[in-house]
Amino acid sequence: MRSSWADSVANAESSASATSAPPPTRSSYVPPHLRNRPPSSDPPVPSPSSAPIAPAPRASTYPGGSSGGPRLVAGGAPIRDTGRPSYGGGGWNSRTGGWNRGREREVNPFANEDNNSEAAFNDQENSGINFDAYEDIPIETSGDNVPPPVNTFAEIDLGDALNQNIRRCKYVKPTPVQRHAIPISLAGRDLMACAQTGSGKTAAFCFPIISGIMKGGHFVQKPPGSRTAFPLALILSPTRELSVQIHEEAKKFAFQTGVRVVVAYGGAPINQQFREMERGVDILVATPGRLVDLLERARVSLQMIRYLALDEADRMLDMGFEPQIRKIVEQMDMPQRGMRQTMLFSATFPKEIQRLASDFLSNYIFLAVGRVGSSTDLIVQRVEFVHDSDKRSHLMDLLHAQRANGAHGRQALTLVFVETKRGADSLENWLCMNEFPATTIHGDRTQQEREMALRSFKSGTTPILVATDVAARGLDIPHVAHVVNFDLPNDIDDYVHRIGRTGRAGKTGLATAFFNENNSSLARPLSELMQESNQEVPEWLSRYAARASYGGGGRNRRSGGGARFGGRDFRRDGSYNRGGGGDYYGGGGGGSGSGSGGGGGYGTTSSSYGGNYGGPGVVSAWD
Ligand SMILES: Nc1ncnc2c1ncn2[C@@H]1O[C@H](COP(=O)(O)OP(=O)(O)OP(=O)(O)O)[C@@H](O)[C@H]1O
Repeated sequence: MRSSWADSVANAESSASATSAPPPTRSSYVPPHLRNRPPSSDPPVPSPSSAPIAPAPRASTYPGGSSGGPRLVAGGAPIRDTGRPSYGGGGWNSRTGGWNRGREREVNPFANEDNNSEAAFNDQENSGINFDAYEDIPIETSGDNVPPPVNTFAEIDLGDALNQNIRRCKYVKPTPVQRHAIPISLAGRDLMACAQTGSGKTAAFCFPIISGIMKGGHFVQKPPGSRTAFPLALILSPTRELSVQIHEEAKKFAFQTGVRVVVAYGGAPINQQFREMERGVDILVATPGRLVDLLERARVSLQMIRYLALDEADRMLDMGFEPQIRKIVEQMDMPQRGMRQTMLFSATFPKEIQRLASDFLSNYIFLAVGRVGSSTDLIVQRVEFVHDSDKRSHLMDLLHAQRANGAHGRQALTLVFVETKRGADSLENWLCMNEFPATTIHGDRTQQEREMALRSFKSGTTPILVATDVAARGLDIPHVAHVVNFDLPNDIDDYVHRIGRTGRAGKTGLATAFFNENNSSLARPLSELMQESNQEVPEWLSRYAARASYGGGGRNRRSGGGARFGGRDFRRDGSYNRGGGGDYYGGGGGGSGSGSGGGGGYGTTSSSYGGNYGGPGVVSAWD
């Protein structure tokens, strides 16, 4: 009998902690700029006067950069030169090395793990763990010279400190997306990666960034008195809560590596974020709106960026965010593509967005774990026909049933998605009045309220969270057992992300959707998605779907032309090589288009994509 990944996590917990080395003490700490160098050959850290603020980034102008010779991956193996400078130098940071060197002590992010709330949930978790489901998942890679995947973390030398943190996180072996994406990124390649919700994409982009910074060479002091931060890596995400979460994860991965991670997002006091950045920042995690603000105030410069990661990349490049992202990536001082390493990750990647994204990438590798936009079959999906007027009582029935089944009277966490902010408030009130403790998260709440709501939900104090799409992407809340689509979204990709808040990291989950005539345009993609993930499709939904096939598709990618198992990497589509004339997004830009045929795409509609999120230039309420 094969044991699942998550089972092995649990089993290995004790052995990992038994075998793990004691945490490095301050006296044994070696900052990144001194690692892997014989002491005698250490170049002196340039003084501020000998290190002018970097001009437009070119290989030769990077401090410590070298343009020749084979580069080394983190493990020390020579890799093919990608044409990107091998920098060697670090950012203009307010320190000369690991950030423990100053007065500040690094807080142990593992010490704060909330054991109490963990214990409170133990009874109901880990039922039906099935991480082996990921083992058989089809994987597609395309692009030139794709580096081979690894099977274990031990095969990649990420560095002792990072390995120690991987053990502390109880990650026993890499997930499929990690197995493929980490070697690709360590080889210095740009990457567009699509993998199912809850499958470990965060670590897949964080590990290579942290490892690369640890081993990348020496840091250069920024000019005295300068208040501008010069991060080496930028991770952008669409929501404040997701940025906070990525920051928390990255801090764990970077603990005692000397790599400092800072977060900046809207709705939180900017002065505090200034202070954090003044202490030094290697990796900046940010929402686009706040980052633009920081750039305009010259508090951040992107001159030294070596790594750019876009989480939820398709969301970041649709029309709500695209102008801001273009501004950040193309119109400020960030090194151009090819001079930085760019990684795009999401569980969904419509072809139109792939095309747009290729503007940011250079000779990239496309990686799809499972079919692009598919949902994990760890999530049991149910669709029920419910008229709008019956939705509340139907929800009440579900919650009563769930309460009856709850372990020791504790209700499993339930996330209820609604369409509008007002609808969220009103449903929350109604639930509370009916003795179902609920809270809500949406764009009209203050950031403090949003964070409180999330904390209260995560801890189980308020086991029902009513949310708009602000909570649809990326949030990793371990004990969400049930996602209810009280109002279905218009777009199937949004549905995929919403239900992906359950059934994460190998655990099973349940997703219930209330469907009625208003959702007819979703019938076909929904029934196809359900079939793909081996779910039972109700007869009535198939009838709706059949009707929709005759009536034209709308924007949903599965509805445009029978492309259920169709194209993945848009470069494999014939249309990619046709020059892109008349393309809504202005033609697919560079990249290494290779191959042709296959495909069958999303039926590129010229006008509809992104319509859900407001017109160009609209600053999303998500940020
Ligand atoms: N190798 C691993 N071993 C065990 N657990 C892991 C591993 N990698 C990630 N995880 C855990 O899996 C969970 C999901 O990871 P993560 O949030 O990165 O998923 P994701 O793919 O980014 O999901 P989404 O598409 O919803 O953003 C997290 O709790 C994370 O700690």
